[in-house]
Amino acid sequence: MSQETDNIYASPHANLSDFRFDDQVASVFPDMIKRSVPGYSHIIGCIGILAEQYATEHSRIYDLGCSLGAATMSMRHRVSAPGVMIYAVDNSEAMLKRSADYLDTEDSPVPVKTVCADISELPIENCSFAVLNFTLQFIAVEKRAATIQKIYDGMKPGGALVLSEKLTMEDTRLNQLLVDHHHDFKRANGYSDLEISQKRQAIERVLLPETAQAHIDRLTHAGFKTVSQWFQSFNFASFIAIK
Ligand SMILES: Nc1ncnc2c1ncn2[C@@H]1O[C@H](C[S@+](CC[C@H]([NH3+])C(=O)[O-])CC(=O)[O-])[C@@H](O)[C@H]1O
Ligand SMILES: O=C(O)C(=O)Cc1ccccc1
Repeated sequence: MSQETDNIYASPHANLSDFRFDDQVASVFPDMIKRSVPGYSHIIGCIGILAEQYATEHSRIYDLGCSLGAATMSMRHRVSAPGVMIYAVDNSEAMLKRSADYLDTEDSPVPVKTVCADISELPIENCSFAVLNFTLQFIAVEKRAATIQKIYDGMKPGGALVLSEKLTMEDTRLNQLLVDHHHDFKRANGYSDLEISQKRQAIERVLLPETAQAHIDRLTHAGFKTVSQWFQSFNFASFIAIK
């Protein structure tokens, strides 16, 4: 299992290509995400607690953009409703291949089906709880409304979606402040200025952050009755939307 340190951007890259979830990223992903996303471990723990509350018997949970399955494992430890199946979905074969190292070692009565698919094309049905933990931000902005609508349409009444995203702030001064704090957070976690700057360049055409309001409006427009931001650390936030 991967205990590897992320040093992908530690030395200068002559031709910096766009960030991709390839085998190199998959091999260091647990380290990368913990050192890069403030509040990540807290959110993962809370997703387990929320799944326990919202999962209903003989329904499906969807972990959309599951990477190595951290949210799936947190949910598996807590869900107790009978007949629940977790669909762990990602379009990176490298991620899914490595997720098996984690998921196959788990001793849990909650079955998991891993699916290699683009979540903007995946049918969603009989869903009581869905997770988009830092995934929607990688989907083209014009495809986001249809993706959220599909989740809403496939969700049972009373079901819930957790959406976590990197945000951009409307106020440019506040935005810069939070971006600077995020970079300080990465520096405090051992990333150099070169690593921070090369990673920033590699993700800028791939990870497209929106404002909190844009997410709230999209969730509300899809039909979710209750929409609330429940977490924020610097420019990283999480929302819950209940049908
Ligand atoms: N269209 C798509 N379809 C399916 N998967 C996609 C798509 N686009 C990107 N991905 C996948 O979304 C994941 C995003 S990481 C999620 C962390 C995880 N949720 C976690 O709780 O540890 C977040 C980050 O790295 O910041 C990657 O595994 C991509 O392959
Ligand atoms: O690393 C960053 O600066 C981020 O914004 C978060 C992130 C984490 C993992 C993959 C891509 C982006």
